[in-house]
Formats: sequence, structure tokens, C-alpha cells
Amino acid sequence: MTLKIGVIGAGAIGEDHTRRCMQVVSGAEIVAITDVNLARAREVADKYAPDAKVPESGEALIALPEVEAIIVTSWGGTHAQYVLEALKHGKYVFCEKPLATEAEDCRKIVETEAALGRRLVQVGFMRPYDSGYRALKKLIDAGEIGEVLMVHAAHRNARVGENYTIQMSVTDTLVHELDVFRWMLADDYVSAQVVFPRRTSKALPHMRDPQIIMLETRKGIRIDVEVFVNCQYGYDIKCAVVGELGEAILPLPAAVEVRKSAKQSCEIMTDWKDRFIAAYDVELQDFVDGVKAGKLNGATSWDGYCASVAADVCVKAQESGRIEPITMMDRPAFYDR
Ligand SMILES: NC(=O)C1=CN([C@@H]2O[C@H](COP(=O)(O)OP(=O)(O)OC[C@H]3O[C@@H](n4cnc5c(N)ncnc54)[C@H](O)[C@@H]3O)[C@@H](O)[C@H]2O)C=CC1
Ligand SMILES: O=C1[C@@H](O)[C@H](O)[C@@H](O)[C@H](O)[C@H]1O
Repeated sequence: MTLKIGVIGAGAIGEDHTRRCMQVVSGAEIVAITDVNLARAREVADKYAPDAKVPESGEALIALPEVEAIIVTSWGGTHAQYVLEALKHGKYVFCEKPLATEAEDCRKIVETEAALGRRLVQVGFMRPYDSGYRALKKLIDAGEIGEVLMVHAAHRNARVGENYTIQMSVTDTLVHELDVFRWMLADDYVSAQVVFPRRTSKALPHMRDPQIIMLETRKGIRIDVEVFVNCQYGYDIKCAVVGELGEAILPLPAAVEVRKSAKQSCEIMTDWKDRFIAAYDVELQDFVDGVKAGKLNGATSWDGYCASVAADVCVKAQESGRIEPITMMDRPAFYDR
């Protein structure tokens, strides 16, 4: 059986997921694509899914009887409305991160899904599908480095556009770490603080960049994440986990080492699309297989809610400079791990 999917938002990742569903994932087909920019939706359809319909709105796409599952890849602030609409129609939905830009909207999604009593939402946090993070978690879970005490991480983008805001360095960028560390450590956050090192002259005037976010978990683990979105040299994701017995470090993507002219070098990627390409492929295949089996495995609405609550607090901490507490509502039993 081929799963018939509709895509809402035909920008960078909407196009990439359309290509992926049509050319990489097995057992899926894109039958509809829309975007507020309909010409852009038609362009992506023509490139990868020429038979796809281009309905005039996300709501119209969700209502199409042939659309069995939806992929939401529009701007973050529009995700919640489409996820809630998909739930209204009882349809499966893969929503790119963040689930919503406001934790309150995530709460509504959690409550709506729990009331339906069926898990229909998967959030597009792909790092738990990355082979490097999986290997790291396996080693931690096996007790190889003893109890985890600290995590040192970095999330660096070469540069960002002028529409990127200081809040987005949390809601759009850090949010990946906020999700992956909950998963990797099976823990939750209790506080956050943000400090700003010397500002890079390469940032646009409205940005404060880089920044260091310090998180504390229930178990008392301290995590520091450097977010540096104008680092110039490439797309670089680092993570070192320090335990009682040793340190475990996220493997770098495979790259050929060149030794030449008395120098040793290897390439560093510049684009998130390449850095996590295999993880996105596995993630989307798992979503398609999960829908067919009636059992989704990836990040839940609850995970999306937890990441958004922590993100909201980090934004507050950017402004206050203080250590801010992170508190979550009680997890509905529906999401018990
Ligand atoms: N998992 C990951 O690593 C990544 C996730 N993302 C997430 O995917 C989402 C989209 O990001 P990009 O593709 O980079 O942005 P983009 O700006 O390239 O594309 C977004 C598209 O959504 C359309 N759009 C905006 N509002 C809409 C609405 N109400 N209805 C329908 N279409 C609408 C825009 O016209 C645009 O074509 C964001 O939430 C972002 O955080 C993006 C990049 C990587
Ligand atoms: O999700 C992503 C983008 O939306 C975000 O803007 C980048 O900072 C991240 O590195 C990328 O993974």
C-alpha cells in the first residue's frame, strides 16, 4: 500500500521532504502540495511530484479525501493551526520542528491528541534518528561512562539571513538540543540561564551572537550549549558527554582526510540538509511505516511541548540574564514512556 501524503509549506525543507518521499522513502507518494506562495508549491510539485494537486490552502489540502497523512513544513508560527486541523480530521501528521512557537499551542495539541486517544502526531526532531547520536545514547545506556555528570555542546551555523532573530536562536536552532538531550539522557530540564560572550562582528546589527545556554536537569546534570549562528566556517554540531568513568563524544560525519603540502585537512559541511541527510531519510521512512502500522515511534506531541516550554524559558533567560526555572504541566498518562 502506498501512503498518500500532502505537504504544507514548499520552502527549503518542504521541497527536500517532497523529494525524499518521492525518491528515497518506499511506500509513499506526495499527492498534494500547498504554500501561501502557490507558484512555489506548483514549482516544487512540477519538479518532484508532477501529478500532485496544488490546493489553495493548508486547510483545503487536509480536507482532500485522498490525503491520508500530512507533512507540515511551513513557518514555525503556522504549525499549530495545521496540526490541530489534521487532528480534527483524524489524520496522521508529521510536523517539522518546532511543534509550535508558543508552548501554550503545544499544550492544546497535547490535550487534543490525548482526548482523541490515538497518537497521530510525530514532530520532526531528526537527531534521535542520527546514527552518531544513537551510538552515543547506546553507550551511555550501557553505563560505559558511568553516571552522566555534564554535557558540553555546540550548534554552529555558518551564517543566518536578516529575518533570523535572537529568539530564533532558541526556538529554531537550540530547540534541536532541547529535544535530543531529553531523549539521550531520559531526563527533563529544571532551569536555564543564557550568557552572551563577546559579540562577533559578523552578526547582523539586530543579533547577539554567539550565546551560551546553560541547562540543569532533574538528575542534576549540567549542560552548556554554545549557539553560534554566524561562525562563518561551516555547519558544525558537537556534543561531549562527561560521566563518572569517562567522556563520550558525538562522532563527526565521515570525511576524507587529506595530507598535502605539510598539512592535514578534511572538509566541514556547510548545510544542515547534508549533515543530517541520512537521519531525515530514516525519520521519514519511520513515519510512513509507523502510519501504516498504526504506531508512530518518533518524537511525540509531548516531546514537542517539553522542548517548547524549555525554549520559552530560554527566551525569557536571554532577556533577564538570570537562572530561570523550567516547569512543565503533568504529563498526560497517554504519553507514558
Ligand atoms: N528538522 C530540521 O533540521 C529543519 C527543520 N526546519 C523547520 O521547517 C520549517 C520550514 O523551514 P524552511 O523550509 O527552512 O523555511 P522556508 O522559509 O524555506 O519555507 C517555509 C515555506 O512555508 C511557506 N509558508 C509560510 N506560511 C505558510 C502558511 N501559513 N501556509 C502554507 N505555507 C506557508 C512559505 O511561503 C515558505 O515557502 C520551520 O519550522 C523550520 O524550523 C527547517 C530546516 C531544518
Ligand atoms: O533546523 C534547522 C534550521 O531551521 C535552523 O535555522 C538551523 O539553525 C538549524 O541548524 C537547522 O537544523
